[in-house]
Amino acid sequence: MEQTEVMKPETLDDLIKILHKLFEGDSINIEEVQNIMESYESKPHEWMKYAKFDQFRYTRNLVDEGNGKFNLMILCWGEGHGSSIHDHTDSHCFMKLLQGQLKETLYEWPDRKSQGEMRQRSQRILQENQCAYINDSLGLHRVENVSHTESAASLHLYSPPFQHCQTFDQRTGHKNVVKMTFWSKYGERTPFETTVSQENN
Ligand SMILES: N[C@@H](CS(=O)O)C(=O)O
Ligand SMILES: [Fe+2]
Repeated sequence: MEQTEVMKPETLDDLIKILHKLFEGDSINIEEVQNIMESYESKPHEWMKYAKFDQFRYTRNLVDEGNGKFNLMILCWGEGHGSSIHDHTDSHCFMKLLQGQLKETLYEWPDRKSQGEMRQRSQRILQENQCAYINDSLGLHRVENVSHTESAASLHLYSPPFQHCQTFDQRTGHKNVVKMTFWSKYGERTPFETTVSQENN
């Protein structure tokens, strides 16, 4: 507890340095990471250079590759943008609200036998500076910016990093593997890919 207090990050760079330390070893303390991400008070001028929005869907903007241990990225959600129901490829997923609010809906993994509507487990609104956590053993989720007037931005940490996930059809539970791409890396727009890939957003 004491430690969390001492390590309160004053800036985003500070937070990144602390995260590098926390992920140095082989094991991580989920609560500690969550607390530290939550204790960073979002200051838009510190992350604005990464926050690149698209008109049509949420964007994923890489901030730091965490020495190969994690990927840290800022997701930018325009009004009404949302993700499909998805898993997190056996990784830890931390998600901190930098601006606005996001609705997170948790779903149960579909039964191999059942073909129907996916079962919703819970729903909550994540507030500015709050940090949520999910992994595959806790279930699946969908994230949405339901606001018609405000955009939202969230800071996501995935460990280990991953490039694919599974998305699920809410009506049938049928799944698809999709590739996840970056809209920008280190503040620079990623060149367009020549192959069109199916994405999560
Ligand atoms: N896990 C999603 C974002 S979210 O909806 O949690 C992604 O990395 O694109
Ligand atoms: Fe997610």
